[in-house]
Amino acid sequence: MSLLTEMHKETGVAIVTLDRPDRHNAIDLETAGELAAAWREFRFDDTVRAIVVTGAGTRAFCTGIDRSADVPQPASPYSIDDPLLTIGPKANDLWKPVIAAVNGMACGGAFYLIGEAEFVVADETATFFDPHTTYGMVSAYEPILMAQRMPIGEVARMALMGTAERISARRAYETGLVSQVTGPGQALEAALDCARVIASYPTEAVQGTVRAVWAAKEAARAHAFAQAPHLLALGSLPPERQAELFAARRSGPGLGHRVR
Ligand SMILES: CC(C)(COP(=O)([O-])OP(=O)(O)OC[C@H]1O[C@@H](n2cnc3c(N)ncnc32)[C@H](O)[C@@H]1OP(=O)(O)O)[C@@H](O)C(=O)NCCC(=O)NCCSC(=O)/C=C/C[N+](C)(C)C
Repeated sequence: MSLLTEMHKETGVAIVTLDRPDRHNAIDLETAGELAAAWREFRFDDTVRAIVVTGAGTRAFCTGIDRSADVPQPASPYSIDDPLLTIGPKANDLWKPVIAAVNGMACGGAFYLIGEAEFVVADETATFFDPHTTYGMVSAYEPILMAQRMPIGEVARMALMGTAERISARRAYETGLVSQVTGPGQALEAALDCARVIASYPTEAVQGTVRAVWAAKEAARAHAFAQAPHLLALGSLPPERQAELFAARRSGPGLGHRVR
């Protein structure tokens, strides 16, 4: 198990923790399956009324998809059947509010969790970046999700300048990606406070409201997502070349050390 789930039935709050701290909570296929199963379970569990998602440890919330050479990768990474596309709550039809407690680095596929959360509470030391292009992969889905919360120019800078453009929690707050910045080590408690308040409201009204907000942007998101597989297939390097670049980059000068 690489995902921990905790239910607090007295408050109606569930906590989901990505539990791979030695890999900065990167998501492999097993974790992806566990995430999708957890969102579906919460959907049908009436005792769960709000969910907090976070990462184990203090370094990272999640560094996206696990790109280690020894980890199986999806058979069809550019198809809509890619299991990594269902790691978010909304992809699993979960309309209960989700609060992301970002306790460190968040990059790449982590934006699936942040972008599909209602609230994003970030530790002031957290940073955000999108490294896809550094190893020759089109960044498609993440910018689409980010663009729902941030100005387009800001999204483009993060997606295209992954190496140099990490943004701080404060900058992420200014752009609208983050809803609250906390002191060091306080993101989870602040996210739980938020979740407990929302969980105390009548759940049907809360879920209807979440759906209304998503309905407002659903057409644009679905239209953009429909183009993503073609853009990925057209612009990305072959997987083996990406793996080479990923490995070379990892042993290089490092990624995203300048924080804006
Ligand atoms: C710059 C990073 C994030 C942090 O650097 P660092 O120097 O602070 O930490 P270090 O590199 O030593 O990392 C500690 C160990 O964790 C392993 N790690 C971290 N992230 C990953 C990862 N994503 N995949 C596999 N392994 C990871 C790292 O290898 C270290 O292990 P060892 O101690 O060497 O055994 C730096 O870690 C980094 O660049 N990470 C990779 C970030 C990345 O490129 N992620 C992929 C993003 S693309 C994506 O998510 C696509 C999603 C598409 N979609 C959802 C649509 C399917």
